[in-house]
Amino acid sequence: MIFAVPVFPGSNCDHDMVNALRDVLHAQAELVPATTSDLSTYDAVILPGGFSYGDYLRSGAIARFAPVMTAVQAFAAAGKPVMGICNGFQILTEAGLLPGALQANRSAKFICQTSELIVRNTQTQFTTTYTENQHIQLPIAHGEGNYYCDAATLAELQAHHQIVFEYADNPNGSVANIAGIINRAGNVLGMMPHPERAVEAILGSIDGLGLFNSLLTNQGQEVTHA
Ligand SMILES: NC(=O)CC[C@H](N)C(=O)O
Repeated sequence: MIFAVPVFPGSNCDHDMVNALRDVLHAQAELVPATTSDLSTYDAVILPGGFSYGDYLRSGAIARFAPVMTAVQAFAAAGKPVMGICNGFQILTEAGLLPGALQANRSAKFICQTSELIVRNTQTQFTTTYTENQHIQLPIAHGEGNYYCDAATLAELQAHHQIVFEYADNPNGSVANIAGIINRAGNVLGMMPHPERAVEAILGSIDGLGLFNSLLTNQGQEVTHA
């Protein structure tokens, strides 16, 4: 399977993502420019973290208009897997591929730290290698990670088990401790923490591997780094 990692002006976690996919997981991965309008040769798309278009207006608000996002919309509509990490999550909500929005952190400060998460749904193609309610450690690094949705949307998310990751300590003020959600169809996942920064012991945690290994396993690929 071949991963596409779109690069927007201001992306800064794109190379970390490709490093995790290629060098750690031995998967095929390519950086694709935001001007790309065809993703049909790829099997999965991961929107990386960063400050696309300088986070002007709101994080992800301009990136959603990049040509590659039209292709991501079609890719997602075809049922193929899409993951958005941090700024990628922000772009997915701005694009309407996931519900809710990411607001400024409750502290109004940029937060860069390790965060403890609880895996709440292991029945998604991105999380089958975790155990239900497993506590994992992943880095967070964001100024606008405070997930918000209205009460009706939250009830929908809860009813359909779309809350995949919760913060144990809610560092940013997110509604219902939400750190990551999945769409109703189960093929679009967004999360603020960075699994690509937790794939080697030297990085302090390997708890991010589970996301990539789950996806690779569920796509019928051999996992080389468990
Ligand atoms: N690491 C990132 O992707 C940063 C996310 C985002 N631009 C923010 O600060 O909220």
